[in-house]
This record gives sequence, structure tokens and C-alpha cells, in this order.
Amino acid sequence: MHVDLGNAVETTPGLTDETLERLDDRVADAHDRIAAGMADEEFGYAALNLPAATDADAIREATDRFDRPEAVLTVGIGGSALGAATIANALESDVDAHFLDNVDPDAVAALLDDLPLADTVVNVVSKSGTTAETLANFLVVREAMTEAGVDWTERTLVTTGEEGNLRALADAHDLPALDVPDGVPGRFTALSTVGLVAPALQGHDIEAVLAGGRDGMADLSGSLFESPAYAYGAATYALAERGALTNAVMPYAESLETFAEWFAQLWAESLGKDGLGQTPARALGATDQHSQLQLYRAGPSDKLVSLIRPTERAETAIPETDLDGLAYLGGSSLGDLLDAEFEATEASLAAADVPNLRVEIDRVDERSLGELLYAMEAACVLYGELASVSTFTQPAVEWGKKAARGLLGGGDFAEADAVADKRELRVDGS
Ligand SMILES: O=P(O)(O)OC[C@H]1O[C@](O)(CO)[C@@H](O)[C@@H]1O
Repeated sequence: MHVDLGNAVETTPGLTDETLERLDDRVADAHDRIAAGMADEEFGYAALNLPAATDADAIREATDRFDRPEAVLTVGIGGSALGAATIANALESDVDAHFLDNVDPDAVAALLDDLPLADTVVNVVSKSGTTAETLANFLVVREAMTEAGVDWTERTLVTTGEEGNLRALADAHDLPALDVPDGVPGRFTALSTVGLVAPALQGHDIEAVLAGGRDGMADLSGSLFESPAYAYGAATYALAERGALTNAVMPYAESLETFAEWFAQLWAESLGKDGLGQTPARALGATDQHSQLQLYRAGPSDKLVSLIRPTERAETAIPETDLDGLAYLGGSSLGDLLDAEFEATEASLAAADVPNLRVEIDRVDERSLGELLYAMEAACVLYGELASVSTFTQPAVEWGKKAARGLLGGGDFAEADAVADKRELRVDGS
């Protein structure tokens, strides 16, 4: 993997060579802090040990109990789903991976109607074991399996914390149960049991994913000029400090679209603290050149664009054509066209003085995915150190959880009472 900062220097907002040199001194100090946290397995920093700490054999031992299924259904939300979904959705497999990470009744019903429940493994993931959406979906899935005459205890494994509802369920029904790593917030668990069970059930090489994470670990150093992860983290931080409060993450590969969704949770939930943060916008190249690019290039000078691509792609030839004005496409390939669009968009942003960062991985395979996930986690931790925010907590999400629980009679919460105080200003349609 490599990162190119060239298009963020002398832009608006922008960095200078002097900025980066001064920042490098702070990166060295931040790296020392991060390295100490990793060595002591401190809460949060322990995430950056996962490529070496995760026991792939334990994952295999739990998943090998199941014959190769037709489908894997992961029931989880946020970090308990997005890491696995990033890997599963990026790679080809003849085992379909599905993710229930929302409680939309139409979507849940449609999925359960489609799933071959007798040949589906249900992978329930929750660090806390109390997340309403995950537990509600599990109860609905279990009911559907029972009604279909499927013994759910034979088709279910769980990944959860040491205590809580899911641990109790696994104990009561002797379900295969894996541990969520201690001291790691959910959004940082992609390179652990949480992110690797579904890919393992699909037959992917989870050991290669972890090897890619270790490649990322090896690249951490005391200088942003030697570490792609720290280069990205330092540049995004410094650009935010100069007004780039939106980071539009735009992978030029359909296989990395879910990665942008995973990145959005990592960046928003880690760095959105104390009135600070950088809003992750999800985009996709080349598609969003025909939509959001107008805003990125000609809107307010308050954003940066992260352009991500694999340097190796599949090739699909574009047939020769005599269509007026389109003959230039013939004999080329879709990969060449996508790469030309990537480089054109990069230059288009630079010409408009919009800061953009290039992130390139070798190809979309297990090892490169592991390296990319790790690098962005390390970049996020570095940004949090430089911004002096509490990277590993997410207190702001608790208010809404309590309000929703109170509205459903799950307890007496002032937050639920506040819902009734909503100010009305209705404008009714015909
Ligand atoms: O794994 P759990 O405990 O169900 O939490 C799921 C997600 O919900 C959050 O706790 C936020 O509510 C995320 O940080 C986490 O990834």
C-alpha cells in the first residue's frame, strides 16, 4: 500500500512542506504514545495488536464444524458487521454473505424469504450482547428458522463478550462461541473474530487478511514519511485543522464500496468528539463523478477527497466501435477507462485547488484488504492523538439508545420523556 500526499500541498485548504516537517515531530511523539499503548495492551490501542493477536485457528475450529453452507447470515450492527461485510463484499465466493445490520421490517422479511435457511449459517455478533437491533433481529431469524423446521442451534454461532445475553444463550444451547477481543472498540475489530468469522465461513483466506494487517503493523514508524498509515492520518488531521471538515472517501472499485461504509463509522465514531472531527462522506468512483464531484470541485473549500484504487484490476476489453465520437474507446478496456477516470478526477480536483489524497493498494485480495483496514485504523488512532480526542469511546450514541429503549417500555429514561417534547411545525401535503 502507498499514500501520495502531493495533491494536498499548496491547495485550499492545503499543507506545505514546512507544515509536514513540523507535523512529523508530533507524529514521532504520537507514535511513541501509540507504541506504548500497544505494548501495554491498553484499552483501544490493543486494536493495533490484533493482526498478531487474533487466533485464526480458533476461528477455523468454530467455523469448520459447519459443512460449507450455501449462505452466511451475519446478524450484528456497526463494528460488529461492517468489518466482516467489507471483507465479504470485496471478495468473490460461492457462499453468499448477507448482513442484517438494520431493523427495517421489509428488508428483513425479504431476506428471510430468500434465504435457504436449512443451508445458512447464522453468525450473531455483539460485543455487549445488549444491542437492541441485533438481539431483535436474532429473535426474528430464530423464529423463522423454527417455523421452517430448521434446528437453529445446529446452524448458529455467536461472537460476543464474556457476559451478556448472547454469552448466556451460547452457554444454554451449547452454541459455538467466539470471544470479542478485550479492550477493543467494535469499530476496530475487523481484524479479529468479529470481522473474520463470516469470511472464514465463505472459504476466504483469513490468515492472509491477518498477514496483510501485519504488513501494516510493520510499516508503523516514528515518521509520517515512512508510514503510509501515519501519512494519511497526519495529512487528514492537518487538513481538518485548516478547514477540510469533510473527507469524501471515493474508492475506484465496486469491491471497496463497503470499505467506505466501514471507514465512515471508524472516522466518525472515533474522531467526532468535543466539537471536533471530520465528516466522512461515502462516494464511489467513477459513478460519483456524475453526481457529487460537482460539489467537491465547485462547492465550499471545506473538504478533501480520498481517492483509493487497486493498481491491479481485472481487464474487460471494450469492443471496437464506429459510433460517432466513441471510436477512441474501442480496443481499450474498462479497467483502463476506470484508471483514466481516477487520474482525471484527481487532476480535476487539483486544478480546482481541492486537496486530495491518493491511496493505492496492490489489488483487492485478502492480504491487501488486511493491510488497508489496518492502515486506516492506525491512521485514525494517530489522528486522534494529534487532535487530543478520546478516540476509543462513543458516549454520544448512548442518548438515542436510551430514548428508544424507553419508548418501547424497556426502562424509565429521561431521554424517552424528552422525545414527547418535540416542537411541532408541520407542513402537510395534499
Ligand atoms: O457489538 P455491539 O455491542 O452490539 O455494538 C455494536 C455497535 O454499537 C456501538 O456500540 C454504537 O452504539 C458501536 O460502537 C458498535 O460497533
